Amino acid sequence: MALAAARRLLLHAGSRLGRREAVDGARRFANKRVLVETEGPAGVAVMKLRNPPVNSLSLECLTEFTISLEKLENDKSIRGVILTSECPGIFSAGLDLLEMYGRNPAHYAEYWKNVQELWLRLYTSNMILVSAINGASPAGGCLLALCCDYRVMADNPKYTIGLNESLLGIVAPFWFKDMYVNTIGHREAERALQLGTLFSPAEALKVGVVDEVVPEDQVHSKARSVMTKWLAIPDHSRQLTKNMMRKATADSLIKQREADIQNFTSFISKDSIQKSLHMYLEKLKQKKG
Ligand SMILES: CCCCCCCCC/C=C/C(=O)SCCNC(=O)CCNC(=O)[C@H](O)C(C)(C)COP(=O)(O)OP(=O)(O)OC[C@H]1O[C@@H](n2cnc3c(N)ncnc32)[C@H](O)[C@@H]1OP(=O)(O)O
Repeated sequence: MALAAARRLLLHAGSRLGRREAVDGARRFANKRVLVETEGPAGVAVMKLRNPPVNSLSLECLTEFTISLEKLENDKSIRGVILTSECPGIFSAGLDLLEMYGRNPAHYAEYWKNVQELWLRLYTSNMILVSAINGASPAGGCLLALCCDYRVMADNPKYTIGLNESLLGIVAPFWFKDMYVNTIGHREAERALQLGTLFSPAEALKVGVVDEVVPEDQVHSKARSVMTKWLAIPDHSRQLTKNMMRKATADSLIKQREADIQNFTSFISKDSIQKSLHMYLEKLKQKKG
């Protein structure tokens, strides 16, 4: 709850607690883990995740992300956002495993509430969201990309994307699943979710997880040109259409947010699930050694 208060403070104090600078006419504001710059076509912001080493979505990172998005939504001059990463080779490693391991139920509940909030805000944003996927994008990283209206991915076979939760011994929640189904269809989602498939860029393009794959050095310029195309559509008709397409999926979580928090908390608190997460974290460590 202290975090909610901090969030309100940050949002309203905005430029006092975050930094706001003017650089060559471009505006920027930054929290510690999210940098937002307005540059390029008028009305477009570039939002860069910078939570090294892997842009995991820790509670602090989620909060800063949500606040930054809220600020942009409230800025009527901003019509589109390009979402990308400042961490080399990583778009986002997804939800922070250390927020879901070895903590208490109150912490899990608070964390999940913030995950829900970011998702709802991203998925139902009135702004045009284009992701410039410049690195690995497993699980929650893929979720961020799926929330966007268009996904451009760097053509580097080392970068993979997908909802790989089942590989961790956990289960993607129904709203992750719904968005996957909306994006790639039921059959592909059913298979990819069970297998926890992490797609290479070429596979992701084939199956429809991403919309375009381009050479790595062109990801940003392509995202900008896609944005220009989308900006040519009148906002009101595009927004109403987006809302029509996404409302049912968002509503199904909105209707049962509390129950979803309870489900998450009791699931993640189970000894067997904690054991799975422990093993997965160990595997990540061993990979290094
Ligand atoms: C009923 C309802 C049910 C609900 C049930 C529950 C639903 C939960 C839904 C979950 C959604 C998720 O997103 S779960 C998260 C899924 N994410 C993943 O599987 C990604 C795991 N990470 C990776 O594959 C890799 O790290 C990858 C991102 C490709 C980067 O590889 P690199 O070689 O560059 O870097 P690494 O050496 O592996 O990692 C650097 C350090 O970052 C840490 N790290 C990596 N990913 C991390 C992460 N997600 N969270 C925390 N820490 C992470 C590593 O442990 C290392 O820590 P040190 O050793 O200390 O330096």
